[in-house]
Amino acid sequence: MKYVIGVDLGTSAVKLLLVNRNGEIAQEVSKPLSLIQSKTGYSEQDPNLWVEQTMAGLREMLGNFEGDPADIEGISFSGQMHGLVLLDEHYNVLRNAILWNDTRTTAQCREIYEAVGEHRLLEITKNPALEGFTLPKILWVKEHEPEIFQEAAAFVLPKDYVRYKLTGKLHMEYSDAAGTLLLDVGRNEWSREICRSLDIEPDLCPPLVASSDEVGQVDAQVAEATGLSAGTRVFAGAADNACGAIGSGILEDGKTLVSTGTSGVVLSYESSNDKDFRGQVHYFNHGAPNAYYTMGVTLAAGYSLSWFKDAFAGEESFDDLLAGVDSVPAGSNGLLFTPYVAGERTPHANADIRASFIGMDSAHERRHFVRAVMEGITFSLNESIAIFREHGKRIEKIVSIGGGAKNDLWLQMQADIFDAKIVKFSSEQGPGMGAAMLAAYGCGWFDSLHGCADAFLKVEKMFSPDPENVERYKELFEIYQDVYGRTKELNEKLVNFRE
Ligand SMILES: Nc1ncnc2c1ncn2[C@@H]1O[C@H](COP(=O)(O)OP(=O)(O)O)[C@@H](O)[C@H]1O
Ligand SMILES: O=C(CO)[C@@H](O)[C@H](O)COP(=O)(O)O
Repeated sequence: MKYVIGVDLGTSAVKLLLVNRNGEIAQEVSKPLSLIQSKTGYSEQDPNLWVEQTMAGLREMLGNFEGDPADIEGISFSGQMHGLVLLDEHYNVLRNAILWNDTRTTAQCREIYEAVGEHRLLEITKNPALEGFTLPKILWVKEHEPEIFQEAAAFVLPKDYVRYKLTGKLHMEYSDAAGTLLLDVGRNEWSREICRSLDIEPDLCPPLVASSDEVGQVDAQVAEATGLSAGTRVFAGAADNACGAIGSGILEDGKTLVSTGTSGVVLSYESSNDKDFRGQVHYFNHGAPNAYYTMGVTLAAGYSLSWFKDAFAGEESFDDLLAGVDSVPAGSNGLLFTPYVAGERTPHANADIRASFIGMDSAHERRHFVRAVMEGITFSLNESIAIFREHGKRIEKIVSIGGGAKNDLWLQMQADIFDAKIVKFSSEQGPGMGAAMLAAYGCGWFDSLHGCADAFLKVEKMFSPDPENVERYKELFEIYQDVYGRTKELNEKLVNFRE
């Protein structure tokens, strides 16, 4: 039997899937990653930890693999988007990576608008300037750490660095490049105009490739250290949300996915890049050829639940934490939560907003708080769904992926809040599967990603909306939407008290 490996470099962990020619997952390995948060709004990781944990994951996988390593024909990558990895002329890492959920760059976003113009930025990149994107992070280092910036010879995104360490070849591919704010999406090339306006050396931008391009081979040292066969073919891969779309079969108009990872995402396929969402949602290149997607992002989706678990449930597993939640009725007995523990993106691009519990009552127990957190995250995702529906999209069926999709009660809650059918595939690991599919397609196992999706993706379960809960959640959603406006000013006053 032949195999491919999909590596998903997430924020909470790097997850590896060994997938056979029938699309069956032969092995799944996960190695945790932690965040470095030295100040409120800061979020960093050490790129070398990504490499160590990926290598450790590969070693574990190959240690348990009973076949011939040469039967693993290809490997590809999915990666958390936007994180800035700055490299010197020898491609050594210059500082910790500044991640997608780091919001220190509000001033740099303003600077981008002033230099490029809001309208022109939208024209070139299809996106507004948001703190999470890469360009503001480059400008922040340039301004605050000029001695480091002076040494910079290239920047890449998280999975590009890991791929470089496996192959010795440095590239970026279009789906992730779209999230930098430096890509001219219409022309599929780096924007010299944006570089010029902000005095960024265009040579910092690495060569661009397509997601299924073969960009190198596993080098001899990595093979020795992991047990992989030297010469295993390496394919570029895609941004985690683009990979999630491939791994969920979001490959044609009308298809939608929801992901509850560290971030939360509602993603919709687009066959062209000329629609006008006025920057309300992100608009990026897909990992599939000549395709795009739009998405709304909840900055702290799974992260809000993991924050709650870390703060109040110590070492308990997610399954234990969620165990009592089915005994709490929809609406958590009048307890509402807004998931803004790290700020928010869609629909409120606001780095300063923070979370609230509204309606705490002495009758509430921990299980009510847990359910309220899950509902609040899902209400936030529903705000993105509402934007898509307002723009005329019919959303009746949604594929749900990410860590949150491991929990059936949460999937039923999604069906009830979104008022749509929820599809659960046999694996919730859409991005890892998407990466494996890019390798399978790159290896020539299939003529198209569509063909690969037909062969690989298997529906395990469907969740239908419960009419009574749908009505209850509609009422609660209106109250939820009110909370942002009512807590915004209070949070602005609290900014100076945060460390
Ligand atoms: N068993 C579970 N039930 C519900 N939610 C879970 C479970 N395990 C993990 N999660 C949620 O999934 C999140 C991690 O999802 P994942 O897709 O792996 O994230 P990332 O790709 O960002 O690393 C956690 O923050 C947590 O909120
Ligand atoms: O910033 C975004 C998308 O714009 C995030 O979706 C990141 O790509 C991180 O993803 P996860 O770690 O939650 O998968």
